[in-house]
Amino acid sequence: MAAITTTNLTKRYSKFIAVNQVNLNVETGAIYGFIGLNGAGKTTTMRLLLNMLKPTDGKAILFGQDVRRAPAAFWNQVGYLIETPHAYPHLTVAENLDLYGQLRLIPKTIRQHRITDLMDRLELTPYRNVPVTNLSLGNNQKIGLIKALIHRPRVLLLDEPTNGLDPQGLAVVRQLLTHLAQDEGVTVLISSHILGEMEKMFTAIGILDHGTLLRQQTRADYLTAATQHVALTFADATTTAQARQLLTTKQIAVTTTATTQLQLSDTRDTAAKLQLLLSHHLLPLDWHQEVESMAQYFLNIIHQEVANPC
Ligand SMILES: Nc1ncnc2c1ncn2[C@@H]1O[C@H](COP(=O)(O)OP(=O)(O)OP(=O)(O)O)[C@@H](O)[C@H]1O
Repeated sequence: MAAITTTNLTKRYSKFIAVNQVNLNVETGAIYGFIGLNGAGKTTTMRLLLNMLKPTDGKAILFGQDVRRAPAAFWNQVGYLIETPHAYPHLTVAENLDLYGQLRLIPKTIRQHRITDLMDRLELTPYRNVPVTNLSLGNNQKIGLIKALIHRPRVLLLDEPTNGLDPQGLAVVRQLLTHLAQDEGVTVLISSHILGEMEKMFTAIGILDHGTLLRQQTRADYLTAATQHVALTFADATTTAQARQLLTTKQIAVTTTATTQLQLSDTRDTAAKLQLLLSHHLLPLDWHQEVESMAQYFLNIIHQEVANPC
């Protein structure tokens, strides 16, 4: 069953169309990467899904329920983080989180257990007695995530939750979201501009551009559609340049992607190409076939659309 669907969802601000006939389909338990350039309409779509905005046209549906008609109790199944979360600056992390739990009417022992568990998972425990005003942006985001999760929702809408997180923070958030989706069947709709991070966890993607959903794909479809290439890494820049020259003289298409890296767009006959390099004592330290980055894939789709608007 789809956890999130929209049918021709549209939001206009007088003549400007922020969201244009969007048909989302997000399966239960998916981590759905919702990506698009600044102003593409991601936040507006999430606000429409949360019934914070009224659509100009179309419907937003969560678990079969039209959100416009959802009773108050329905929203207990939904968690969200839209923009930087509000917290009471002079209360400590633990006090703020306890307050969120009380507002959700969660009994004391249960909420304390959940807060302890989520703080541990997000490595926030060392800050439990620190006033929120003294926290970094990344730790504030973690508080927002716990606020979104404290009532154990079935669906999570996260608008750029990874803003301000360091690499360790990104990893713990990714582990938590993956655990929720895989082990507990929670559906996650997540927007982010950190596509390298998204690439590591998404099970489906939707690419939004100027309010229009250009692509909606499973991970398997994405891997089939994305371009494959062979990446070669050399010990130094000189060897890399010599290898490039040799491959070019043999009319093998090659691109320099970094001072010590080359990329072959044709993935056939790799063994013969490596043999050629070895016969000239140009030994790559590493070679492997890889899929183009999600960032490159995304930009190609956006640029194709600019070149060939429908
Ligand atoms: N109240 C409003 N009145 C007029 N235009 C608005 C309003 N709210 C949003 N917009 C416009 O709608 C478009 C979509 O904005 P939205 O915030 O949904 O984009 P986004 O994809 O979330 O962008 P970002 O990645 O920068 O957060 C933008 O051009 C924005 O300026």
